[in-house]
Amino acid sequence: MPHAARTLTLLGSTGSIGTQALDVVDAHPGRFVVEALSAGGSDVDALAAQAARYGVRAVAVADAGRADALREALRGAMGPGAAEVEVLAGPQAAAEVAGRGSDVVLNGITGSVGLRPTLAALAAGSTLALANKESLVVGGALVKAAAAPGQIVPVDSEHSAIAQALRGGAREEVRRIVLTASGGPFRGRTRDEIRTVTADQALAHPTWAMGPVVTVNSASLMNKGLELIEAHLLFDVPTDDITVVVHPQSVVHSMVEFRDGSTIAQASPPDMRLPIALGLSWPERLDVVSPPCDWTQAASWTFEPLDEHTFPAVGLARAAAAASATHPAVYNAANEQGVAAFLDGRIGFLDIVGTVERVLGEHEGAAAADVTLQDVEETEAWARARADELLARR
Ligand SMILES: NC(=O)C1=CN([C@@H]2O[C@H](COP(=O)(O)OP(=O)(O)OC[C@H]3O[C@@H](n4cnc5c(N)ncnc54)[C@H](OP(=O)(O)O)[C@@H]3O)[C@@H](O)[C@H]2O)C=CC1
Ligand SMILES: CC(=O)[C@@H](O)[C@H](O)COP(=O)(O)O
Ligand SMILES: [Mn+2]
Repeated sequence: MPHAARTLTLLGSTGSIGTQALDVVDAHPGRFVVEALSAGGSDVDALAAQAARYGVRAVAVADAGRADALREALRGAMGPGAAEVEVLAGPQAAAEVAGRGSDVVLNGITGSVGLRPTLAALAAGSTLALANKESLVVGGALVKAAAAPGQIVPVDSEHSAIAQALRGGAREEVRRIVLTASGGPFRGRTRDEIRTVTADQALAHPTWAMGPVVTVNSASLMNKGLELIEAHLLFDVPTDDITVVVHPQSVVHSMVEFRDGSTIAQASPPDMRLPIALGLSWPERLDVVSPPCDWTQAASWTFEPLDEHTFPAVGLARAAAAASATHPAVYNAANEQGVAAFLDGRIGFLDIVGTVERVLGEHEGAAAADVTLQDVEETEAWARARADELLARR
């Protein structure tokens, strides 16, 4: 029986997740209708070309100053048809477009600026295919409270793996989540050896091609810290029952250990099109978009403990999750400032996590377990300002 096409809104459509989502759409003609796109505004020509190709009804850019350039690019790409495309612009444009709803809203924005779009998609009743882990980490209980059961479908590869391993099983049977980490480009090095690494070295991920922020986060293991909190929130598993293990091949994307000692792992070559496709079609699987493991070839999968001394970011995430409802927002905000400063060449690599640790240490934390959007945004503003002060002294 033919499937009804699902309508999609793609946030961050020009980025790594966004363009791979469009690859998935292309590979499945008739399965998806792209209704709306959103991006920051750094490449309006690419955004306009996407809008023309998929015949969308709305396009949003965060940078209001790029709205006219986007309209012009749309005219160039579509001719008179451009008049039919609504252009939304400004810091709230992504949330506005997400709030109009689609069957599925994919949040592929980078950073906690994705929080309002996440909340808007949930309020609209759309299924939220979530790549933007930062919005869940900083929003915490606020995002969980806004989501109906099953409304958030993880796209992050580890969390997609866990969701697949948990499918059909009872939560009481889960004893442990095993979150795999590639270890990044500096795996096996000492703290002294990574003190002077460059941005280019940090951006050379051994197994994944991704946007710059998540790539640097992988190198510092801040990505795994964010993912630990993400897993805790998505699957209601205490952080003490989440183990991070380094698996340099990035083929086993994570595992669930059950009470009887059985462990279920999800394996596939590192290619985000698989978890993206599953995020868009959940709970159904689509035909293969990315090649599976080739079992005719010899292969080795290795696992090793994380060097917590060289990479303290995961331990800091555990402490942040335990400290208060607003500590995770501080963890992320200070990191975002640190990554920007590192990529600008203003600080050293170790200063990123060092600054996160200092700002966390100065944060008192919310007294209540549940926080409001205003609490989160005020906490983030404080953490960013404090991180910037500390980073300026490095
Ligand atoms: N890439 C990957 O393989 C994976 C990514 N993720 C997560 O997915 C998210 C996206 O990552 P990735 O695709 O790599 O990042 P990219 O940097 O490649 O892309 C980010 C996208 O978000 C857009 N954007 C930035 N700011 C805004 C805004 N305010 N409103 C709307 N759009 C905005 C960018 O547009 P512009 O360039 O114009 O600013 C761009 O389209 C992150 O949270 C990341 O951690 C998770 C797992 C894997
Ligand atoms: C592909 C994906 O999900 C990334 O978040 C990935 O996890 C990065 O790799 P590591 O953080 O394990 O190095
Ligand atoms: Mn991941």
